[in-house]
Amino acid sequence: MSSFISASPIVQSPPRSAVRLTDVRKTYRSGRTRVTALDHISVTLTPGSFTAIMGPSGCGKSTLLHCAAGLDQPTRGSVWLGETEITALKPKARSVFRRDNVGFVFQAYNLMAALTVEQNVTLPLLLARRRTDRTRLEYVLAAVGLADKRDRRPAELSGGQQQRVAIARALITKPHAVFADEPTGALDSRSARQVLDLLRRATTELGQTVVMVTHDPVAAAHADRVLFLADGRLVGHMDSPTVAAVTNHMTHLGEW
Ligand SMILES: Nc1ncnc2c1ncn2[C@@H]1O[C@H](COP(=O)(O)OP(=O)(O)OP(=O)(O)O)[C@@H](O)[C@H]1O
Repeated sequence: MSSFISASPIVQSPPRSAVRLTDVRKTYRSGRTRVTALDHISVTLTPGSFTAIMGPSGCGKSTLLHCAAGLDQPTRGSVWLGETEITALKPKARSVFRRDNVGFVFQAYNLMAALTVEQNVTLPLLLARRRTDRTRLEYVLAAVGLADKRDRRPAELSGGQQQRVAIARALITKPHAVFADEPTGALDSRSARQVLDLLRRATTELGQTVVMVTHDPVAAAHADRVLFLADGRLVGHMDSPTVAAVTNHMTHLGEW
């Protein structure tokens, strides 16, 4: 895979925060009971940072990712992506904002089976009725190591290659932030490392902001910072994480 550096400039004059949550609370109704999935979540992620979110099963990681990305609306509190308060947008406007400004990478890749690699990568531009910047496309395809596979369909690719297509698709629009939910959950360790290196390089070489939910201390150790959640609350963070330090902290948090 080639370097991100040679092909595209770093984002200029970024806002002070890429993602900001202020006193976010999310409750779900489940029959007669109310589940508090998130409570008093306030966090600011700087542009170009790589943040992992960890915590025991059911602690609210996916809910936090979905609220931060505008896929779900908090019950209370505000979420900002760059200069836009997405919690103040009406559902339609939020969905358009998300389509044009947010990148997603899911465990299950979510590629369109009938489309080629290149068509999958440029799909967000098509949906946003934006012209494809060929330079950006070539550079993203080269960076994820798939320039020579641009005419293949997803079924003709390995899992790791499919996830790299999903990352290229997430980066093509130069989003405010890329949100990744267990992006390496279905991959072998070598493919997982390639995907994590890609996400890391998207931050260091492109200035992209990446937020990743993971259960895996090896994955989390690629981030600049790990946020630890328990029972819907932020209970700690770790800068410059190592596999051993994250494993140790998670063991103290309980089941995971
Ligand atoms: N749509 C929903 N309706 C009711 N409760 C929900 C809903 N979505 C999530 N929850 C509850 O909110 C809490 C947090 O769920 P969430 O999926 O965010 O946790 P998680 O940390 O991502 O879990 P896991 O690691 O197992 O994927 C859980 O108690 C869950 O049961």
